Amino acid sequence: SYPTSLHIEEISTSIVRSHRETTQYRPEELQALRWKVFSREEIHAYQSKSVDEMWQHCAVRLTDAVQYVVEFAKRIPGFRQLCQNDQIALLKSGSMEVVLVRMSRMFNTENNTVFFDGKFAGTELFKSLACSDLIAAVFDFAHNLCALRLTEQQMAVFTALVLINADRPCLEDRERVQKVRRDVELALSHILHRDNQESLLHKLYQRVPVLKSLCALHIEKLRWFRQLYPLTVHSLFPPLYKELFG
Ligand SMILES: COc1ccc2c(n1)CCN(C(C)=O)[C@H]2C(=O)Nc1ccc(OCc2ccccc2OC)cc1
Repeated sequence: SYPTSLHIEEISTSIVRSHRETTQYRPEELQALRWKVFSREEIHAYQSKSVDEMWQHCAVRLTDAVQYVVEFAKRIPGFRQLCQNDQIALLKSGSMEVVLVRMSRMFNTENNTVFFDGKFAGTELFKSLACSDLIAAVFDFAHNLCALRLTEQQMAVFTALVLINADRPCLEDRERVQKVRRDVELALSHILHRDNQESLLHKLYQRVPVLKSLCALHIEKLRWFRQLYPLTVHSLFPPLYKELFG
């Protein structure tokens, strides 16, 4: 049955509510924080960490963000009705993508800093990770998306669309995922039409391949790191991080 416009309104409202309930920092809180940057001494302390210490530190922080994305996914209409295998497959391939999209809300384009450990950090703070290409790509992506100035509602429905993707690997019931995705696509068109910003749709879809390559780079770097420090990953990385990205 073709979804009625009332049904699409309900889907949009439900996704926006889920987003609001699962973002740990509200936009106004971030506004207050955005000029809280690290001192030279603090930056030097991070740069003096060993590679494995800094990787573990970042994995723990990112897992904080990922947990909220898992909660968001569970509240997307139709997600819970998918089989367990498909819910996990969508989260394995999509949760870091959503963290990176959401990261653009915690990015300050004026001084090119991102929220990290309570303050805003520039790329130089992450030097000891020994993967400056990944960090540069993360910052570039966040900068470009931040420049689109998405509203919370547009962000909410776009991140739902990033997660509900029937082309992901290892899905058992693609048809079912496609049905859920169709409603989310209609919700995004509805919201952009209502905001008189249909031009954003094309720009958002253009960012999806970059997002995929960014996540592939993250997995590649994690593999490189795990070869060097297997015990750190095995015993000190958060289980959720290992389960989703390992
Ligand atoms: C929803 O959006 C957000 C955005 C940011 C944060 C949060 N939520 C809440 C949790 N959080 C805290 C507690 O600091 C923030 C965070 O994790 N920041 C952060 C972590 C790592 C970074 O670069 C390293 C890196 C990047 C990509 C892949 C692997 C990486 O390293 C191995 C940069 C920033």
